[in-house]
Amino acid sequence: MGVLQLLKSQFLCHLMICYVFLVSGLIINLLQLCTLPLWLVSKQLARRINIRLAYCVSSQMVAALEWWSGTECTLYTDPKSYPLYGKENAIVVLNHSFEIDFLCGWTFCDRFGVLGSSKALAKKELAYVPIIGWMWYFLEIVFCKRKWEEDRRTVAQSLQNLRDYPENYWFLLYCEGTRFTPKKHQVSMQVAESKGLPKLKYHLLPRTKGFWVTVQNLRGTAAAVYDSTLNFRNNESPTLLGILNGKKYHADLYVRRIPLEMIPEDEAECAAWLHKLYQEKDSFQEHYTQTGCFPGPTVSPPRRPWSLINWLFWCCLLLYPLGLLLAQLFSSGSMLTILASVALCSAASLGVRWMIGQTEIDRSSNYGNKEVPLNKH
Ligand SMILES: CC/C=C\C/C=C\C/C=C\C/C=C\C/C=C\C/C=C\CCC(=O)SCCNC(=O)CCNC(=O)[C@H](O)C(C)(C)COP(=O)(O)OP(=O)(O)OC[C@H]1O[C@@H](n2cnc3c(N)ncnc32)[C@H](O)[C@@H]1OP(=O)(O)O
Ligand SMILES: CCCCCCCCCCCCCCCCCC(=O)OC[C@@H](O)COP(=O)(O)O
Repeated sequence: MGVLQLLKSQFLCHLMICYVFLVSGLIINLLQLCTLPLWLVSKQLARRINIRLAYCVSSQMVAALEWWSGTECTLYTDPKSYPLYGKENAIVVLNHSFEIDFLCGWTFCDRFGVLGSSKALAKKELAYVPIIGWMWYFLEIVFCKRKWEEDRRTVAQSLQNLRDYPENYWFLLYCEGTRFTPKKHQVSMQVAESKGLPKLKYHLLPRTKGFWVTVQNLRGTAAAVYDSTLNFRNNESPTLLGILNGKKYHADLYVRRIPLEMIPEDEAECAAWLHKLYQEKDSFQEHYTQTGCFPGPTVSPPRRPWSLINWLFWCCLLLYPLGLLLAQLFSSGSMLTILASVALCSAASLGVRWMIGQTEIDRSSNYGNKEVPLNKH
């Protein structure tokens, strides 16, 4: 193990990274709060400011992936579609099987210049995660309770609000609705069987209502659906803790651009279209398992320096005063102050550990775990 790699695995380094993320994130949340009165005067200006503020937070995680861990990302896509990426609004359909799939998504967003503005249909629980969840509120991320009766109206309304968004965005949909586990796969394949649908080997059965409502409400605003299938080389299952430890992964993303006009308007036809799409995605994953790559030409869109520059800026701004504070603390010799500071640091690192826990599949929700009575279908 080289010196740099040894350094990256040190707990002290992780503490400093988390400290910078936590303090800068809370400062950004506070600044976002200050933009509230501006919404009343100029909604579009408030949105543009929030896009840039959000970039300061999410790009830190992108920098950790790209520059700290050195993870590489290869894009498999049609060269004719490539120039359009980042130049139009799009709905992204991505498989939900990895703990850092959202982060790989963010990396591609950054490389095509839409990181600050990008959105998702996210479960409501994520809105309460400090920093990221609070930041999403100002970005107009669409939250759902995963209870269709309650979601149908609120989700449609939130999507309508995005129709006059001032900058290009990608709207991410994990149609499976939850992360892949063997148990959830088994349950969802029972549902597939009861609906007479072919079984999927690598995906859970997609939930179709969120996709339909998104396509319908963004018609005329989004130009295309980007069907995206992600996998990692060497059968790896990357984690956020792995990234913090500086572990390098290699992500492969296969993207097909499908013009929105090609998607049926009728709900049942749209659902059938999505099921067919997932059958195709399953065959791409099978191809990847057999050959170690996706079909078609590849390109590696270069990482941009902005995420690193932003990260270094926050490190300089926040680590210097921390150093001064620590020096003062120890020179004061007050045991009580030292103990209080240690307690505060421990609480903060537990908080960050809890946030990282939100990404861990072992702590995944029970959604999609329950056996569905077969006669329901
Ligand atoms: C060039 C580069 C291109 C791309 C780069 C890639 C990516 C970058 C893009 C953007 C990045 C931007 C941001 C990313 C950042 C962060 C993202 C982070 C978080 C988001 C993650 C989440 O929170 S995922 C969870 C929330 N989202 C969803 O759930 C979406 C999918 N769900 C739906 O659409 C649902 O329909 C619903 C949520 C709208 C409603 O849920 P409900 O449970 O009420 O669903 P349904 O009505 O659908 O359920 C009943 C129907 O489902 C059938 N059923 C029952 N059991 C199952 C089962 N186990 N599996 C499947 N289906 C089941 C049941 O039979 C009913 O069927 P019907 O026929 O009656 O519909
Ligand atoms: C600079 C680097 C700093 C790193 C340290 C700080 C880490 C803070 C991490 C906060 C991450 C919180 C955002 C998580 C987004 C996770 C998206 C996701 O994968 O959600 C799961 C849902 O889709 C489905 O949930 P389940 O039903 O599977 O349950």
